[in-house]
Amino acid sequence: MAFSDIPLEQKQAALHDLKEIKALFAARNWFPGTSGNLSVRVGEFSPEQFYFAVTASGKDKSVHTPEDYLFVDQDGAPSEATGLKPSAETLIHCEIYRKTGCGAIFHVHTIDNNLISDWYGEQGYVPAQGIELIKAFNIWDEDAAIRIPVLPNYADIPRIAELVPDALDPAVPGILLRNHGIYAWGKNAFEAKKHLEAFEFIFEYSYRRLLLNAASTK
Ligand SMILES: CSCCC(=O)C(=O)COP(=O)(O)O
Ligand SMILES: [Zn+2]
Repeated sequence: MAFSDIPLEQKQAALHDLKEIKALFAARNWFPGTSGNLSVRVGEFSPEQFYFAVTASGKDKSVHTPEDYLFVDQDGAPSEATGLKPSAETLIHCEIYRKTGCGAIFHVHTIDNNLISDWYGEQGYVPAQGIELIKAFNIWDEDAAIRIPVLPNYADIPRIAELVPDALDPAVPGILLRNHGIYAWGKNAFEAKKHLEAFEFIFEYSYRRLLLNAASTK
């Protein structure tokens, strides 16, 4: 399917979702210092060919402008003529789409996801067990345990992107970059938002749990 074959309404719906999510997350201070990026996929998916709308690089994500988003293909190349530059981290989105076929990916930097990804960075995953919000990932086992992958935060994004496919756990719709932030995804924007919120709850819980454990051993 060529990009021009994708119905205009689908493209407009993706941009509408991005605008709403961007405003909501900005209100939570989830885009400090122009950090973070968002994308929503459009059209049919095959691992060889897909398209998505992504935030333009380096923008203040707390304001709306006509130059906030552009469409790119499976390699992160713009699908239409534009002067906008896709997010510097677009290749990570490409790898997550290619591997999962998901419909939306949201990336935010928060204090909690930075601290927790650094604390557990050496072992390569953040453990989480018995936290109710794990059910947001459609994991309903009692006392369920998950591992949220943590990748090194190389300056060279293609070097990170090539690690993504092997790091992903099909049951866990998120991946951390150490001392950087989280990518969370879902079949659509609603689900990606739900997953991101659940991850952030788990990180804040884990951080506070570590503090309580440390306090109790004093
Ligand atoms: C200013 S934070 C460093 C870049 C980053 O990690 C990020 O999420 C934003 O980059 P983008 O190119 O998507 O604006
Ligand atoms: Zn980032």
